[in-house]
Amino acid sequence: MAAPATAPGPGPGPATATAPAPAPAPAPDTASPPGPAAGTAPAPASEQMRLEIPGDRRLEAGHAITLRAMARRLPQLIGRALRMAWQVDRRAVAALLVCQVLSGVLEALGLLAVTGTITAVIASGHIAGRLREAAPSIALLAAAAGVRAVLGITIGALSTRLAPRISREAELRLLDAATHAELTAYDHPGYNDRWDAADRGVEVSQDLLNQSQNILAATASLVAAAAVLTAVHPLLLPLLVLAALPQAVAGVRAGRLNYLASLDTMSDRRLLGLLRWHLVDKDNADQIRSGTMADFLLGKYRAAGARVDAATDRAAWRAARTSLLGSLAGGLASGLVWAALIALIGTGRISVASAGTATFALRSVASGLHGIVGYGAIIFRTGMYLDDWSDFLDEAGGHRVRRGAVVPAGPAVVRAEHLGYAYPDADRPSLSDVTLDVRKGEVLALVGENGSGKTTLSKLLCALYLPTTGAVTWDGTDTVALDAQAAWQRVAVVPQDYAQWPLTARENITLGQPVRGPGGSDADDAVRTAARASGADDVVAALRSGLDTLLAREWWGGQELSGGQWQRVALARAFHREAGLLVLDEPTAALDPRAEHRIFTGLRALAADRAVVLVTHRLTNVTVADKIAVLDRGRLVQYGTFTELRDAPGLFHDLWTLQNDRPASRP
Ligand SMILES: Nc1ncnc2c1ncn2[C@@H]1O[C@H](COP(=O)(O)OP(=O)(O)OP(=O)(O)O)[C@@H](O)[C@H]1O
Repeated sequence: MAAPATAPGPGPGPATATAPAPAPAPAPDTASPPGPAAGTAPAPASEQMRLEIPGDRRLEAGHAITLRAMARRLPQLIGRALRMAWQVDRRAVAALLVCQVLSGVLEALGLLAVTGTITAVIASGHIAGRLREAAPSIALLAAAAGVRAVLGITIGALSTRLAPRISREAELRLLDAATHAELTAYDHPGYNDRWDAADRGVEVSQDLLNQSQNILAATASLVAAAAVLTAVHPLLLPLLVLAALPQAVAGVRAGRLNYLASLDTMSDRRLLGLLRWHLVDKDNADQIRSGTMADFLLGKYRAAGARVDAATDRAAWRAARTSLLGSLAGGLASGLVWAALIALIGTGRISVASAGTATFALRSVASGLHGIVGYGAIIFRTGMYLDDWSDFLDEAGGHRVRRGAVVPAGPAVVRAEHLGYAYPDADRPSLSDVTLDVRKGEVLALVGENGSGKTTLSKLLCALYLPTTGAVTWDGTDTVALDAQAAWQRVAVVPQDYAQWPLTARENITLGQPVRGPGGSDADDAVRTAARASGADDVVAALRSGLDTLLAREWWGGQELSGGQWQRVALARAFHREAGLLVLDEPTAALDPRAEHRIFTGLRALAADRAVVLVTHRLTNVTVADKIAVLDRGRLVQYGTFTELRDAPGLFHDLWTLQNDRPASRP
């Protein structure tokens, strides 16, 4: 799920509303797990890049990669792969399994045919007669090999069909979980990181089936060859298993070393992803140039890259040493097996023909064992990514929007009663004991210094957040009891950072939900009316295809708007919505004086059939408000009309005085 370089990241954005979502870190290969890990790298003292997932358990899991743990986990992972595949295409999975079993049976038959062939070929008599005798076995060998090849191709085709579907299904489940979680989920520590990790789980989900497939194939071939080997002589199989063990242990150890190294470098790899994002993001491009920051950021990138390379090199070297030792021990052990085989022939316990069969079977068993261990280590790591994916589904499931079933009308009275709100894990509440209301036909202005809680309060009033203490009611009904989707259909919000959707101008205003125009007229009439109220009509008129113009220059040649033009479109979007509650958070920050004047002179008319909440620092604009609520560090310190507050001593008066205290212009 890679994001376009200039678009926000695909997952939930970072905790603050103003920062851009980071791009996904570089896509992992199957040997390198994603995301940061708690405790894997010491957090820089300055906190400037504290990239860790609270409660991350992957380091522990990395240390737990042992042969036994793998043996326990493999069946679960194969089962999971088959279940995921089963959900997307049952018939393909059934066919895949049948092909796999058939392939194993044919391998066994082929091996048995070797005995018949060798027996016939080394028997005494004329060569033609010996060949005639060997013909059925040779035919069986050839047929088994041919059919296995066809089965192999079928298995490949079925896997190719299933893999992308599995990954699509995994992705859809992730998106469904993320988009149906409460907004507050994003504020939980680690939620966004876990989304990143889960996203990479989706990327590898399509590998799971192939990897299971390889293990099943190796297992089928091993079982077939082991059965044949045991039939030749019961001593051979245990000997071979013993011989394969050193290499198996070394393989798992090497895998663990690589995995732990990739955990160690997670923090730096995440940093690389973030830096890459900031280096190429269009929104930062001018500031990188004007601030001559490129070398500084590239220096950071190089340093982090060098740390990753050094850690990876160290691990690769240690893993190579472990594998070398394993191979040496494995070589010695194989020598023992071959010695045993020769001894069995020498003592007449097995025939030469059986020894021939055993030779083939030994190779099959050995490669089967190596296949299981090798692919096992890979699928084990894939399983860890998938755990991240399913953990996120569980976590987001825990935040799933589960409110009441009351379907509200556009509210006539929105009321906060002793309202309190604390962000998850925050040291202190952002709002405490706030009581106020706003009614249809009224404009309520929220005023206060930065961080005083205005935006948070507006999100509670429109039921995006639920209170932690007290209540917000719509016409007397607690927002907790409202059907969330139905409630949100009744609100229109222009946030400080409004979305610039890469859609047409019309879709940017209707949000894909056209409504009838005034007097039941055409849907475009409603769009034009909203555009007129916000000043977006001038913007649309200048676009080459009017409402049909795509508003994204970098996409398929669309057109780009200026900041203020985008804000007009965002306002039109809110005015177009048939909402009972309109929330405007700094709605004119990017507008020129003429456009701003138009909004505020039109606001009263807009408020006629809506309750309007206006958040602003420009105190001249709050003269349009019927009531002003002044917040200070989350508390409601003043509540009244403009003239009351302006003339009374207090925070509003102080802010008003400061805003009007500008040095006189030079004569
Ligand atoms: N997502 C969040 N997670 C944790 N704390 C948050 C979050 N958003 C805001 N806060 C905190 O809540 C408090 C109120 O923030 P809020 O954005 O509501 O203030 P504001 O009055 O709208 O500020 P401004 O005028 O700067 O827009 C601040 O102390 C802020 O640090």
